[in-house]
Amino acid sequence: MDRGNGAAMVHLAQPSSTNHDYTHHISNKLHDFIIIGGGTSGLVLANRLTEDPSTTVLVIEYGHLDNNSSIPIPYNANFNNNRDLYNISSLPVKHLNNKPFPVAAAATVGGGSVVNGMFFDRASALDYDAWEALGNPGWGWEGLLPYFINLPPWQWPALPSFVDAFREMDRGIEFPREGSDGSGVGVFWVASSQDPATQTRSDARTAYYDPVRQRTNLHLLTGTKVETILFRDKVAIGKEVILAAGAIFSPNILHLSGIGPREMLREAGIEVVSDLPGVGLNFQDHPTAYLSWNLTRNTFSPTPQDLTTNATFNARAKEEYDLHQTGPYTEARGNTAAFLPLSNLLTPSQIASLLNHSTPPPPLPHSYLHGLQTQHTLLHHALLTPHSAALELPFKADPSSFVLALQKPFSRGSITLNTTHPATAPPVVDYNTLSHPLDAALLLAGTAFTRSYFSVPTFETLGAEEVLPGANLTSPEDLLSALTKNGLLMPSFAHPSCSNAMMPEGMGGVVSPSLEVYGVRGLRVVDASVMPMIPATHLCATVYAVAEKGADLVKERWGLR
Ligand SMILES: Cc1cc2nc3c(=O)[nH]c(=O)nc-3n(C[C@H](O)[C@H](O)[C@H](O)COP(=O)(O)OP(=O)(O)OC[C@H]3O[C@@H](n4cnc5c(N)ncnc54)[C@H](O)[C@@H]3O)c2cc1C
Repeated sequence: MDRGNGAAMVHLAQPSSTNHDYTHHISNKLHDFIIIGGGTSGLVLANRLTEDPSTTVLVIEYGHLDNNSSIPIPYNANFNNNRDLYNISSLPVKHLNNKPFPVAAAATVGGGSVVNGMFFDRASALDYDAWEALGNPGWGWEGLLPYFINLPPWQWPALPSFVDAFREMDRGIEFPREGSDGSGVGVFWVASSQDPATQTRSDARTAYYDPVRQRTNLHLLTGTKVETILFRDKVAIGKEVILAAGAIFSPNILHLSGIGPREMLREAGIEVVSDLPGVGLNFQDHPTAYLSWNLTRNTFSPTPQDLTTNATFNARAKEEYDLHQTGPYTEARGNTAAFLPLSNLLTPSQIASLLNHSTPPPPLPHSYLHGLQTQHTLLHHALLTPHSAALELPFKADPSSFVLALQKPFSRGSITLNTTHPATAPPVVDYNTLSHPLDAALLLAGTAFTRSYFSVPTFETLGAEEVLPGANLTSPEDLLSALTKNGLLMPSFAHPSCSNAMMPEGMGGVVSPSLEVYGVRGLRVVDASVMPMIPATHLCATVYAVAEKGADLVKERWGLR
């Protein structure tokens, strides 16, 4: 087959099972748009594009429609729903004790929005403005704001004390009423992706697919894996292919289709359609430390721990939820967080000396190095202002698992091919966590801050005692070693992103501001992979916004209603 520039079509693997609801509708039909991946962004696009009855859309999704009754219950978001996740691991992470880690990638209709922890927030305006500064007009806060959506929460009795403890720190911490207005820093309530009328999970399937599944111009093929996108001059089988397979698999599908770094594609025996070194580079996530404190004089009841340790309380809570849709079962992984700028953690001189690190450039393609250096300059700028979060501490009145997530990582990972078995082996996921020394320094600053937090008068009264990493550990070396050796430091907060960066091609970018892939025609990427820099927030709301804006770009291009 001629694989030069031209219109795009896809090559399918055998369906992964017989559950492909709509196969009979699509035989012998041509579709205007083929969307690869019926996950979070894929279903937004499918909904929006089929608003115009004259256009036809086929969504091809590897996973299935999961109708299990446990999914809508917010409390169940506290447990991993493995049946709807890919079962793949990363490469061993050199700076995390050389261990491999599980990769968080959804495999179901609705994608990550069906399996996620339901935190539903936004980063600060400054984080999105950095996307625009990387050569993407219209992708700053003002350009994205019209595409964000929001929903409301429930609280544990101890929670106000956890908030008050931040007030006692005297570090200039902000307490905005609303964190979603572009401020994005401080201690605030976070919305959940939850329907307030039924207190059930709201996801891309319930919000974007179920209400419009009867549209005759929308077809969903489930249980089917797209292997490659084929390119052929002047074969107009459709207007466009839109890749929405997420940050792990979108770069993998591009590689398998001949779009990526020439050397790697040749080594894998794949014909090069477009030599695009940036595909799969720039991979990011939020590295996360899991700390633990015990409250020896806790006076509050009930606590979130009662749900797992007290069967009677759990049964009552479940009954309350079933009867009235109220109580603890309405809460997913929590609805409060501290998103802290570096100025809340360190003095100006400490910040200056921390950021004074210079490291030799990593061995990366020249064009991408230029993009990476520009990103590092923007990260420095963000860390010097009080308007962008360096660390997130989500909390839910349970100090036994206290999370510290790095929001401004300098390290970059990659998604590459297994060049020996490119078609059958999963993508090679290299988190490369802590490869830049600033990341470890920032996490250690966060650990020191957390220790100060649990020493304020409120926590003294409650008898707070450090369990992990352990109060006896004081030097940065001992702390870092304990965090990595004891498995308390994870490379991912389930936020894989940025592996097909929207940046100019000369900076190592993969897609243009219109989300079109450089070097070919008829192909866009619209999912978490196009973010150029990971924002300081959980990603789902941002993915919805990217997909909504992406849908508008496609509609504008083709004059759709
Ligand atoms: C366990 C977990 C917890 C999370 N918690 C939160 C949270 O609390 N709050 C928050 O805001 N964000 C959270 N996130 C992140 C957020 O949900 C994701 O960033 C977002 O859903 C990603 O959307 P996407 O469209 O890029 O990819 P996805 O929603 O993952 O969609 C990609 C889809 O493509 C399909 N696909 C892949 N390859 C192929 C192929 N070859 N052929 C056909 N189909 C294919 C996949 O099966 C998948 O359904 C979490 C994510 C996970 C996994």
